[in-house]
Amino acid sequence: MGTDLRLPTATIVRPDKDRFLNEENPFEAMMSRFDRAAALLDLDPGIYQVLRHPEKQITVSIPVMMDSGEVKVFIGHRVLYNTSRGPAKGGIRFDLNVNLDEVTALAAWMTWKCAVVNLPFGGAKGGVVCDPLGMSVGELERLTRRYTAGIISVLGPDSDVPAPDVNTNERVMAWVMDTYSMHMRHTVTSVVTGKPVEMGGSLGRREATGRGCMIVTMQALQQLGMPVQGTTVAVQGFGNVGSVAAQLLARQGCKIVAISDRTGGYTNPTGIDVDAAIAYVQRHKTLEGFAGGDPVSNDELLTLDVDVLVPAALENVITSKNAGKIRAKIICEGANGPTTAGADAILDEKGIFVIPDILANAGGVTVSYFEWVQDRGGYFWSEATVNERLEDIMVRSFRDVLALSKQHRVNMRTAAYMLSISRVATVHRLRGIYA
Ligand SMILES: NC(=O)C1=CN([C@@H]2O[C@H](COP(=O)(O)OP(=O)(O)OC[C@H]3O[C@@H](n4cnc5c(N)ncnc54)[C@H](O)[C@@H]3O)[C@@H](O)[C@H]2O)C=CC1
Ligand SMILES: O=C(O)CCC(=O)C(=O)O
Repeated sequence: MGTDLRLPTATIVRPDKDRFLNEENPFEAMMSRFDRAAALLDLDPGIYQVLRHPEKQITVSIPVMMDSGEVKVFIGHRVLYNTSRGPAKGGIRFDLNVNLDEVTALAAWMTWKCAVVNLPFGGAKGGVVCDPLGMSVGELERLTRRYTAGIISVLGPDSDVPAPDVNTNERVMAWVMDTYSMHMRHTVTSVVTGKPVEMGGSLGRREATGRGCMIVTMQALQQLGMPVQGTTVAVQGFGNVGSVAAQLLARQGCKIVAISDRTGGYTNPTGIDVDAAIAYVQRHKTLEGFAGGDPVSNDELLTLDVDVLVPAALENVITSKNAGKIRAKIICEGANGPTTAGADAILDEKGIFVIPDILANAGGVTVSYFEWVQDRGGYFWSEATVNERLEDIMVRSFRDVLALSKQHRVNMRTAAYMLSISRVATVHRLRGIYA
């Protein structure tokens, strides 16, 4: 029998284009904050123009043979927003809502985030439009390898270093690293971070984003003169960031009164057993059916009467429509872009202390930086050293942003943008590449 040359059926997986309208367009949300900070900094008009535009946007078609034999073509993006301070750095997400505007906004946020915590990195982000929960491990591996091959011209320890984000994890990073290494003909561990520890990953990276959220929340409580013991916390999103933030805040003495994931939430005024919830998710994949609290919707969770709210899922959950109903005194933005620009002024009027995403969730990229340093040096640190150095950077960055917010009488978000934009602009000026 000869080779079967018939083409399998093919479909294209397209993003949900109507999801981001006006207030919910993440690139516009990023830009309106950028413009405000740029005006306050009286930013040079040339540098202003440079920083409003991404350096490079790549879109690739990714044909994947599904287990059924059907070929599906997925769309993937990688955006390098700015590399003036060092190699581009930022995660890869797999999600049906991925689109180029979102990836560009996330890449810009990575640029500001790395600069807020003063890492020698620029900013990037990647995404593939897919529903990873509906795909087999084999399909995900083939998708990851083909996507990596598609963007390989920009990848490299000195040019662009991915990491995990929504719906990607250590295993996906291992496939990226292996695909890149096969093309280079030798093992290159430092091309990605958030890898398994057995192959050059850093101890503490998996917990780092949630740990960073805990550290800055402790700083905010101290700043506002609020006691830690018994502080009530609601956490939206129970993945890498939300579950660890909840666990570490509980260990500090806070009472986690609500948690949620994509399947819904649970509330318990006497405190949720976070370790039991994590064990439940390890067994069942989601919180659905968790018996440790009464059901609460994701919308209701945001407006609960708590001291601290940690949105740690997706963008645009706090908008001009619900910001007025938020009762928390502190919002620690574990997710990227959970608050729209329209909601900022309402939260300000209510006197809510917002720890902005580019500061609050910078613990992840900080330990990614440590991982990259360890891989390049070939010498690995203890978890205690990683956590101690992370704490130093997070506390120092929180205090830098707070000092600037007091000096200019602006909120923490504007201060964080001012600090990061001024750092990026300084390097542009020194390098002279905008002239
Ligand atoms: N993983 C990391 O190191 C970092 C992640 N982030 C950001 O943190 C956020 C969460 O990321 P990860 O925890 O890594 O992702 P993940 O994929 O591990 O977890 C996401 C969680 O959000 C839940 N979720 C999804 N849709 C939801 C919805 N509509 N309502 C409520 N919950 C929903 C999921 O069920 C899951 O529990 C994202 O915005 C990501 O960009 C920011 C910095 C670093
Ligand atoms: O660890 C990294 O390099 C980046 C993680 C990330 O995607 C983020 O901070 O949003």
